[in-house]
Amino acid sequence: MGEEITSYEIPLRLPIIDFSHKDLKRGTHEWDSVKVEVRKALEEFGCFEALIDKFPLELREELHGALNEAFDLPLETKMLNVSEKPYHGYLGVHPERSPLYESFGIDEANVVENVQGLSNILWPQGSATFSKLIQYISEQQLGLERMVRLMILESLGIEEYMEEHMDSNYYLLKLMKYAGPQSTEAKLGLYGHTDKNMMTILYQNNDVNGLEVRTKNGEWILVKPSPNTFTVMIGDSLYAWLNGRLHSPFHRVMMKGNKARYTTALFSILKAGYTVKAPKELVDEQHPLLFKPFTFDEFMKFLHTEAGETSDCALRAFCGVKNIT
Ligand SMILES: O=C(O)CCC(=O)C(=O)O
Ligand SMILES: [Fe+2]
Repeated sequence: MGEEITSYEIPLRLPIIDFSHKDLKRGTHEWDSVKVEVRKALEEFGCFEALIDKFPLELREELHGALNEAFDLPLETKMLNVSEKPYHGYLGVHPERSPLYESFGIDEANVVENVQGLSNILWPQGSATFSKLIQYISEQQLGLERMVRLMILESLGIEEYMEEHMDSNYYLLKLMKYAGPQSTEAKLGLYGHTDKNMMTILYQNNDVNGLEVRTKNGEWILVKPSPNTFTVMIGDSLYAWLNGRLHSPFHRVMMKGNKARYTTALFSILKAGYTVKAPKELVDEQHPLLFKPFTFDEFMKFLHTEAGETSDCALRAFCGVKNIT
């Protein structure tokens, strides 16, 4: 008797990890079990969905409205959001590279005044609602980023580096809009890339999906966040610092239909001059050093060279690494 084999397609989904326990405190049983899941998900996918406390629906709608209003402002007003650092201010659509995408940036978003600063630039009297909402969401994202970071370090037995990590990072908050392409065929919202920073916490503000993450096997997963999940993702800097222990996933945004998509992303980035060098605890015979020590600024400069722009994996090209499994 032959065994009956049913073949069915298993829709791939990112792991969902529950961060909503009231007593998710260091040293508790809950913390330790979430930590194990985090490590597993980040080794395999480099990202996961974190279920957080219920996000009140009114807040979500208000935030959606506030973002809508901000992106509807005249281009001259939006362009007042400037920064000395490249890519940290307003970025308008790029006709070839990203015709649907535009974003605002708030540098050092962990400083309350900086979040309020953007609303004062955009509206003559500022907008208390906008600042309150952006402030709220970025605080939630920041809290989660720090928790995940500590879990990662703890799970590798190197939590003593947490303070150094916190001292060497700053946070950039990006508010992003992807216009609906007015077509049923998927169009590129954001070109495929790996994040170059340490870690990214994404919040999709409305129910328009579009983020796709490529697995190690080359399959694309469409991320379908719920109103109460943040997407956590590892960037190349942390990947290098961890000597390749966790994965930094290739991802892109594809858009369909006519509804715009809004996301709010918190990027933790290394401060200028800080050297990314894997700690001695993560380098041994079985795990030889994968990347030469580098500063984030050097890496960013390389990204803007021809070799950096054309390479599939800029980090490997930058560090002269041929093949990593
Ligand atoms: O909007 C998203 O979901 C992804 C954005 C992204 O990948 C990025 O800004 O690096
Ligand atoms: Fe990204």
